Amino acid sequence: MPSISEVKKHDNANDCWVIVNNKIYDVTEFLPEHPGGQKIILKFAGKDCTKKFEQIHPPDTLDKYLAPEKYLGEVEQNSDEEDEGEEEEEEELDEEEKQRLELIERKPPLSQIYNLNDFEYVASKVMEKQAWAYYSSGCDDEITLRENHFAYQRIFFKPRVLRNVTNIDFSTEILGFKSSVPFYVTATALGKLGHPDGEKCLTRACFKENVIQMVPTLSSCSFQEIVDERNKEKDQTQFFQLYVNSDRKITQKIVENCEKNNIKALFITVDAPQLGRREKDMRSKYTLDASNIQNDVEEDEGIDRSQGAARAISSFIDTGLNWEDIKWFKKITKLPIILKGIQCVDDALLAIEYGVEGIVLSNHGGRQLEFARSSIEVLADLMPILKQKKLDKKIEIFIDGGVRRASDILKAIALGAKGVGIGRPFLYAMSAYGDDGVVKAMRILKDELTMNMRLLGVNTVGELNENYLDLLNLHNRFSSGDQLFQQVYEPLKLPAFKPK
Ligand SMILES: Cc1cc2c(cc1C)[n+](S(=O)(=O)[O-])c1c(=O)[nH]c(=O)nc-1n2C[C@H](O)[C@H](O)[C@H](O)COP(=O)(O)O
Repeated sequence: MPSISEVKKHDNANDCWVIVNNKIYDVTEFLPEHPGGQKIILKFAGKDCTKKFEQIHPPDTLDKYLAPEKYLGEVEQNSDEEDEGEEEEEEELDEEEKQRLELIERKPPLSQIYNLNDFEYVASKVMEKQAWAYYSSGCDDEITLRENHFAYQRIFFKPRVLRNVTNIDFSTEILGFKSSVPFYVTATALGKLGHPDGEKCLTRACFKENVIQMVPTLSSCSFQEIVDERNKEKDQTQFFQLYVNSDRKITQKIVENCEKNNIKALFITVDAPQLGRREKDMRSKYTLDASNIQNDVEEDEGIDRSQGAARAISSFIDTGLNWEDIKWFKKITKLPIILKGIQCVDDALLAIEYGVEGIVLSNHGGRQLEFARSSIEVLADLMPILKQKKLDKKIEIFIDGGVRRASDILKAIALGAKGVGIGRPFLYAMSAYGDDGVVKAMRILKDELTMNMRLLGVNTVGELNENYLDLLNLHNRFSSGDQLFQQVYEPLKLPAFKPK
């Protein structure tokens, strides 16, 4: 068993050992293949990188992807030396980091959190910079990111009164599976950036509140950890979000593993042949500056490693995915297939033609194509056409993006959505307050649903339809403003008066 001092000797690009969970690995040959670039590994060459590693990767990653002989055994236990890896992390505490740690101590109590935006605010103050950047970022100027939320504010209600609204029931079925609410926790990657338990925290809260969870391909926890976290006694419903791998054998194995683990539906993400340019994520220095790594590693040509966490973890995604692949999926699995990331009427009609069970109208939370329209707007276009073609009962339609209030959820249901996916709010609640935060976020939405339905004049979500909505203004988008342009724009000058 090598000692820490032995491990320390292997600290460069030509001879690189790291420690993860007390296990030593020789990653020298793996360096050039690491999707996240060599720098992030070389920062921990000869050291313990467990903390950083586990934020991004499921614990079984190295055992899964490295040849067995690269595992060099456990660290000799009685090594009296402390490993610097974590220590160095401590030393680097800059002013901002010190302030963040101090704010964690002064965090508002959960009892002071009244809505989902409160979670976002607290998370923005207490999360590590890189984590906040990754979760909050949208693509380019984040116009679509903001439009996702603004679009809901252009829809007003036409409430009905003098109806007995004593017994409110917002439960529903999603793809035939019971759900206490018409929303689900959508797939968002890298849960451990926000919380040490990552996606397992969401699993536990979903069980407590009987909310369906969509398990992401790019989770920090391993798939097995997440499905094993489900409540044993109750048949807790989980869906799986699939990024299709260029190597279809890998994808087929993942789908078979989903079936083996009682996953109830497959949400194939179709809006990300390449992940968007999320500049907050890129700027958060996911891949570290070369300056603090003394090594002769040349930056790899080709992939621009400075693309933040997103690009670093997604190089496997198949840019060649196309409609013909749907036939292949229908051959290899009996699971209901839902296409996540449909963004126009024509593709929704194609999805029905290809016989999928559902679609998610989504622009990936504004993280993919800038100027993609909000999903609520696409839904408003789509439903009248489906009804006219008598296709509205052929598939279940979900939407996600920018949902922050129960009123947003009710607008989507009234327009014909079967359910609504919510992403960032549950990440922020998890990052700031753990399990209790996520449960509280779900309960806030349930309280808001009860109030809004009562004031709308409906007892169940089944009663909702577009007659409760005023859509007049929905398509009158205003631009929420290009922040960068506004910051750099130099206003015109007016003629100067002659000096006195
Ligand atoms: C916030 C967030 C969203 C991600 C997400 C990661 C984060 C941090 N990631 S990403 O790394 O590729 O971008 C995924 C993902 O793994 N797969 C996916 O289908 N959607 C991904 N999405 C999109 C997500 O499923 C919803 O479409 C989006 O979050 C809905 O918008 P709100 O966050 O405003 O609710």
